[in-house]
Amino acid sequence: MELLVVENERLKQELKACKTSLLQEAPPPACTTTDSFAAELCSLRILRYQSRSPAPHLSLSSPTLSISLSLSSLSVQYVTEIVEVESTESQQAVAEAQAKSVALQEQLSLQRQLLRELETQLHDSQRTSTQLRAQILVYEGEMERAQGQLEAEMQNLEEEKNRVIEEAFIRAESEMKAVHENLAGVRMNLLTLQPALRTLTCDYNCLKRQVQDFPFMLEKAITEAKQEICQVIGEVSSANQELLRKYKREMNLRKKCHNELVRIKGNIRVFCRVRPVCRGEHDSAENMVSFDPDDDALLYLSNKVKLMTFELDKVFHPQATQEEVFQEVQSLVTSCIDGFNVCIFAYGQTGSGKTYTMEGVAKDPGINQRALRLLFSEVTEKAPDWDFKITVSMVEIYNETLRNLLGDIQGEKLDIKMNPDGSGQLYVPGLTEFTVQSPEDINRVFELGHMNRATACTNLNEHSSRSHALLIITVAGVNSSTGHRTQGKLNLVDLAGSERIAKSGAEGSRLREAQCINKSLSALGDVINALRSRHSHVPFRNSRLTYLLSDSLSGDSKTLMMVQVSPLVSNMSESVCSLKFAQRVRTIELGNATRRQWENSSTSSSPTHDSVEVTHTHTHAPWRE
Ligand SMILES: Nc1ncnc2c1ncn2[C@@H]1O[C@H](COP(=O)(O)OP(=O)(O)OP(=O)(O)O)[C@@H](O)[C@H]1O
Repeated sequence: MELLVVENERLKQELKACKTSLLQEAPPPACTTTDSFAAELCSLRILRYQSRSPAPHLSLSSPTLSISLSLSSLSVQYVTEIVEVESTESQQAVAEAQAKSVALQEQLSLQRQLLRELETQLHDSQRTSTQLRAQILVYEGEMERAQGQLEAEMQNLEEEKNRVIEEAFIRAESEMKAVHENLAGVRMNLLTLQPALRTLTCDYNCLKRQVQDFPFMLEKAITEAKQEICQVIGEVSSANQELLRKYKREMNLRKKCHNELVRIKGNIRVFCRVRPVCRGEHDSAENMVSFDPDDDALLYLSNKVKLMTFELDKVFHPQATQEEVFQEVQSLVTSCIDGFNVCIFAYGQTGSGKTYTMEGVAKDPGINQRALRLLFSEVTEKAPDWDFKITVSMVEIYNETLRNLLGDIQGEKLDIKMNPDGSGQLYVPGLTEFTVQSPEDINRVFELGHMNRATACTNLNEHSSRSHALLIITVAGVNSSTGHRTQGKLNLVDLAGSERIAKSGAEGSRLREAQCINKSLSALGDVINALRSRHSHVPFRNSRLTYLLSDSLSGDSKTLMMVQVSPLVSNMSESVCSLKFAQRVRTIELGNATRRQWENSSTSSSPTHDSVEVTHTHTHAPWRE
């Protein structure tokens, strides 16, 4: 590219140097003076600058001179001829050159601006480069640090690896040792097992032979066994026949023996219960009553002078619970489901615990509630094979008068009559029979009975001491498949107090009460006596109590007398009296086994069977003496 540079500083300097050397070294042309030559030189203007030629050179011109300068070796060619200065072409060329120069100047200014921008950019780039270099230094620092850490980490890992390898090696060594030891043990075992293996192999072969032979042996054995079994079955069946025959004979014998036993022993049991000393009782009971540790049928009573021994069927000590007492009587209770008539009497002086044993207290009920609940649960269990109906009546006998306790009319008096149906059975017209269908009914019965008894008298405690309370439970059942019927009756009787009021000189109503109580208790003793002695006549009619219970005291019926005893010394004589009564009941000598009239009375309609009428006044009970 060819570029005309006019104002270039370097060129200016070179030109200045050229002019100076031209002035000093070149001789002015002949036609001019030194001064005008100098002036001529000063007016020289750069015409052209060639920078790309092999030797850069400068073309200068003035009106009179045309100079070409080689910039490396300055050589001057003198213009020897004066050229036409202001020719049209030159002026035109000058004009063109000036126009060109203007264009170039503009271009130059543009280039300069460009240059400035480029310089600015260069500055920016240099600044950026400086920043980048600083950043590179930071990065290099960080890289060095990271590399340091990496190296340390690698060092650690290397150490860890070595440690783990070492540990693994040690472990492997010890395991290897153990394996070696095991191996040695196994080798030893192997050595000892070899003979065993030989024996086993031998056994195996032997067994194998046996197994092969087994089916034949089995078949043979089965055939033999079959023959033997057939033979044994034959023998057993004939033995069975014989046994069955013997069993039937034994059963008949047993039944006969049982009947004989019942006939001899009677169905009357006597228990005794000694109540504890109650809170607030200051009387000393020490050593008055004692028990035999080896025989629960013995009871000892001692006063200052003598020791009395009583033998009964069972004695309950003061700590005996209601449950324990009930355990002993529950078989009697349930026997009425099988059609037996049962009587349980509580006998004893006032305050000896009769009501406690029969009724109990709310938290700990006595025989009455427990019996009814047991019967209810037993008959419920027997359903649907059996259809049972349990009915309950409650009566009291006060001054020989029978009162309905479950009726709507309070204190309603009842009478005992012969059933007009001709069955010979007694019945009580108007007696309320409450059918128990749920356990709740049981509670209702007792509540109602208790309420009626309490409202009919002014002092329940006194009243209950002087009247007999009877709970009569009838259990009637029908077997749904056979149609077989049973009917049993359970009479639970809380007797009036047995103390001898008459002896203490009671008068008026108290005397009458005492007479009535003595009469009925005496009649009860007489009936029991007659029953056990197999008397031909049993005096049921001598009291309301015995008359009402006649069907439950006769036949196969069972009777339990629970004699209650107070442990207090002050009650000693009454306790002795009660126990003597109990023992007498138990040890009545058996008379001739004659057929009892009442046995007929229950099946006959004749009212004359029980013919003894009460004709004398009972101020005292000789039977109890
Ligand atoms: N086994 C016993 N355990 C705890 N307390 C008893 C026991 N027997 C009786 N008692 C208590 O003794 C007291 C008298 O008992 P209970 O009323 O039953 O005598 P009772 O012979 O029925 O008298 P009554 O002839 O006047 O009716 C009552 O307070 C009763 O709670």
